[in-house]
Amino acid sequence: MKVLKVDHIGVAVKNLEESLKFYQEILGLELQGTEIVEEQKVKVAFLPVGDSEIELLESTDPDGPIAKFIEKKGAGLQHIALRVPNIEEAIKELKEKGVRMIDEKPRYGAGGAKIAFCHPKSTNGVLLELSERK
Ligand SMILES: C[C@@H](C(=O)O)C(=O)SCCNC(=O)CCNC(=O)[C@H](O)C(C)(C)COP(=O)(O)OP(=O)(O)OC[C@H]1O[C@@H](n2cnc3c(N)ncnc32)[C@H](O)[C@@H]1OP(=O)(O)O
Ligand SMILES: [Co+2]
Repeated sequence: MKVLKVDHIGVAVKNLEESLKFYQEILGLELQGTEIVEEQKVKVAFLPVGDSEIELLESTDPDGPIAKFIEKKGAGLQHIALRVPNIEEAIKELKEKGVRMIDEKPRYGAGGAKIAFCHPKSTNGVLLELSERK
């Protein structure tokens, strides 16, 4: 298994515009862009921090994973994404090692990255996203 870096940290927010004020005006981070990822029922905003990014996620649907997360746990840290060089190989290897994958095949996330989530029950309580980007 090879992990290249922390790709991004995913933060569930109730209101993207409101939350951006803190990250931009108070922390002084720059907004790289926003995007809707239909498949995940989210609107995302990316703010680079060094070689990684903070990903703010607002739900676009009451049945989406971010809406459910906020309902159960409140707004806050929702996932950590690790960059891998080859996501198909990483999924295969993790499955062989007994890790429960939410996605057994890659999906497409923000910026066209290939992504796959590992279940928090097999990662010591952290929802882990694998991400492969060109
Ligand atoms: C745009 C894209 C990108 O970067 O490009 C994204 O990031 S999209 C980011 C949003 N998309 C996703 O999150 C997709 C993957 N997520 C999922 O499939 C789901 O949210 C699950 C993680 C499977 C949780 O599903 P659901 O809420 O229905 O299950 P549940 O409430 O029964 O939770 C099962 C157990 O997992 C725990 N649990 C739930 N969400 C968690 C989280 N984010 N971090 C850590 N633990 C978590 C619950 O507390 C519970 O533990 P106990 O049983 O001990 O109480
Ligand atoms: Co993410």
